Amino acid sequence: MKIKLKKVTKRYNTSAISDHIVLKDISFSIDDGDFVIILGESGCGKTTLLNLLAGLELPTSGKIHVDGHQIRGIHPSRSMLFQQPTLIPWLNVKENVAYGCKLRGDTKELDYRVNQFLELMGIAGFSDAVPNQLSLGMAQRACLARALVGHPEILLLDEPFASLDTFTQAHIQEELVNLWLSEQFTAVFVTHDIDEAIRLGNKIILLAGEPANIIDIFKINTAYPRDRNTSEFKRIRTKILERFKTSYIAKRSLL
Ligand SMILES: Nc1ncnc2c1ncn2[C@@H]1O[C@H](COP(=O)(O)OP(=O)(O)OP(=O)(O)O)[C@@H](O)[C@H]1O
Repeated sequence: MKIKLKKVTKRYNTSAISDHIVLKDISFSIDDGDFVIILGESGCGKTTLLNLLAGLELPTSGKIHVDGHQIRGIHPSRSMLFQQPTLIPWLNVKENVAYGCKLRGDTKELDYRVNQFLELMGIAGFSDAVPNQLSLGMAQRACLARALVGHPEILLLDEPFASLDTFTQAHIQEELVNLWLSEQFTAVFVTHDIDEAIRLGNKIILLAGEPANIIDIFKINTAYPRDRNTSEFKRIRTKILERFKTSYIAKRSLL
């Protein structure tokens, strides 16, 4: 699915006398099957942008189209994974994973699909466990299974691995890339971690400024898995850091 943003601005009415413009005139496009990273410092507006793509919020001005259709709200073709696991505490893992599909009446071979994704995420042995019996990593794997079981065409991920330990993070990042390669959905992944961005994305969108705008887009074509100790990885990291530094200096000189 092709996503196109045209001059998207998001403004919040924070007080009677002033508005807070978070994003201003953002334009870019995402191709079908892209793994796009939205990279920027904390508070720059990444989640706001993802919420607009999900249809959880609407732009103040500008338009977002998915395959030519303007986003006017949420849609099952777009699934979202949040920073913290969001499982329903009184349902077991299997029931949690099936929940959204059941609500929508998407029940064809649902048991089979649920088991398939639990297997893929390595938590099939915990299908009858309830969320408080799971580690954080297992709970986030269950959420990923739930996000994918309806075969969405677009998966939106809001810093989903930020609270996981380094080892679990590395495993689950690799699993996500493998799922993306096999399931062929379009991914939009928000992070402030440059290494995570380079490890996962084929396109990295750098967001900076107040209000935020795109300062650069990097395309990465190197094969997966990507080793952070290679010279190519380090070269991309340096270029991204330099780009953020230039933007920061330019912003300060305007103050
Ligand atoms: N509903 C809202 N009403 C008012 N201001 C908001 C609202 N949602 C977000 N903001 C503001 O928009 C700005 C960007 O927030 P956002 O959560 O999008 O940033 P972020 O880059 O995702 O941050 P983080 O990496 O810390 O999650 C912040 O200043 C935040 O306070």
